[in-house]
Amino acid sequence: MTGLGTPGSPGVLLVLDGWGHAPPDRGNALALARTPFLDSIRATCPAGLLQASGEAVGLLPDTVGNSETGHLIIGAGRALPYDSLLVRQHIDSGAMRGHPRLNEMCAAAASADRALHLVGLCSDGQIHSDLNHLGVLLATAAAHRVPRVWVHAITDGRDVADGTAARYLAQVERLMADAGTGRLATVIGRGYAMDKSGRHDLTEAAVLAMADGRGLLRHRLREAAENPERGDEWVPPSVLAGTGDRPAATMADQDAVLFFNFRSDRVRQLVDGLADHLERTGRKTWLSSLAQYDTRAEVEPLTRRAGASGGLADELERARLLSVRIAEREKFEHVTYYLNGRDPRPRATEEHVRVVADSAPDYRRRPQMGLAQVVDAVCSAATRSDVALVVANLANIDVVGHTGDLGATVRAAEHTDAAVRRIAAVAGEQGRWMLAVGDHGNAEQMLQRGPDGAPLPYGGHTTNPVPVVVTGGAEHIAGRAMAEGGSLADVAPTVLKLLGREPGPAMEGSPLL
Ligand SMILES: O=C(O)[C@H](O)COP(=O)(O)O
Ligand SMILES: [Mn+2]
Ligand SMILES: [Mn+2]
Repeated sequence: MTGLGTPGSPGVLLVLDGWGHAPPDRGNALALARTPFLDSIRATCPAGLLQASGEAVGLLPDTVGNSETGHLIIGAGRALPYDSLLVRQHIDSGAMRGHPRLNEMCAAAASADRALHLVGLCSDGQIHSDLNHLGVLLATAAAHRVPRVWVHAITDGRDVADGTAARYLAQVERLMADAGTGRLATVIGRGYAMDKSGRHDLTEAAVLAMADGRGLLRHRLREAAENPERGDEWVPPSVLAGTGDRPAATMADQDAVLFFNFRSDRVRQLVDGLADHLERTGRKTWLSSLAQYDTRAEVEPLTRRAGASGGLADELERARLLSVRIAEREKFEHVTYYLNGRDPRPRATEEHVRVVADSAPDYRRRPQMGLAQVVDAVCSAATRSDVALVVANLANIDVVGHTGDLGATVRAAEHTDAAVRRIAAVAGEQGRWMLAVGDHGNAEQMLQRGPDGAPLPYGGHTTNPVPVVVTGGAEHIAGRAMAEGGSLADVAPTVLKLLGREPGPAMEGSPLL
């Protein structure tokens, strides 16, 4: 390895996705799991807890962390204002309602007697969207007297407890009543409308419902809102009936379509699919989004994202230190694109390994996912002398946690424990330090109180802090206690210090050791 200051040594950065910390409890899968290795290193090596939610990581107060923010902040070494926070600031300052593009869109729809379609996830999960944003958009449309405002509601059940879709749709109806405009046009589960795995058949079903009114025709909202067999996530693409058996709405030439998710990753396949379909069928529409998306289609954002340069990837590149990034398909973008500050530029100082384990996974039955392949890739990169830093995401705890299945998540945590043990052993043999950290909480809290106070299974994220632990490393560092009160913004400065380098000038976090 070249370019090292002293003292420092090569290392391994492991992100244990969804590894949060909370007191033992019957819904805490991580406390219920047998994780002897993680328990022992947390007890004997420098270890602590980091803030991974809310203001500490650039989110709104008391907002759960998520994988995008988590990896962005781990990479940036500072708390970047996340897209949801920027949207909220634009709303609070009045800039959103005065936004020229939004106003132009509404004014054009009003003067040409065209419809405005508002498309997005209807919940208050705060990961992909916030229903209050929809309220502001409805009010703006009402102020412009847009003649027809249609809401295409995507049901959640993943970032919020399952079985709550009907309640959120009732909230949408209240928002429309308060604004004095808007009607529901379609109701579609996020499994269809927000697929990001390349299942274009799912996206297509959502697109046909939204654009053409082709789907399960429903005369009552209640029929569309409930899906006891497969849950809110998989509400089939449903089209609400207008007069007779015709769909209430379709997307027509010159209509405006505004997507109100603020997070791009799970809406981009839909946006591109819808844009292609509308173009293919000769409909010119105005496409716009609340925040900036990574789409092929040209979609004008009402809010631009914060710059994130000067993070770990830039510092490694500047020092000509090679890193290998390894993750399963589900988290591959997180250890590459997001960790690099959403900068897609290929770098000569990086190699990427994308593990594809299973094309049709049932995570409850395969909680080990492709972990064995991830571990093999990590261990093989860790034995290379040209590699300064191996970065890997172990996805199991989060991905299995999202199923809401406590038993499966316990097993996912046990597989993760064994994986970290193997990686730490190889890292140790190779003279590498290993830093393991969660990116946000999830599996440590798998029950949530429902409206009647009874606990419901919950597969979403949490506001809990995340563990961090360092094994190995230069003698003077390894023996030290970890600083308290840190956040994910301290991870990159710590990694650089362990590598024998200073934090980057743009970083605001501090080394934890
Ligand atoms: O998109 C998802 O899978 C969840 O809504 C959030 O999970 P993530 O932030 O871990 O991707
Ligand atoms: Mn995550
Ligand atoms: Mn997650």
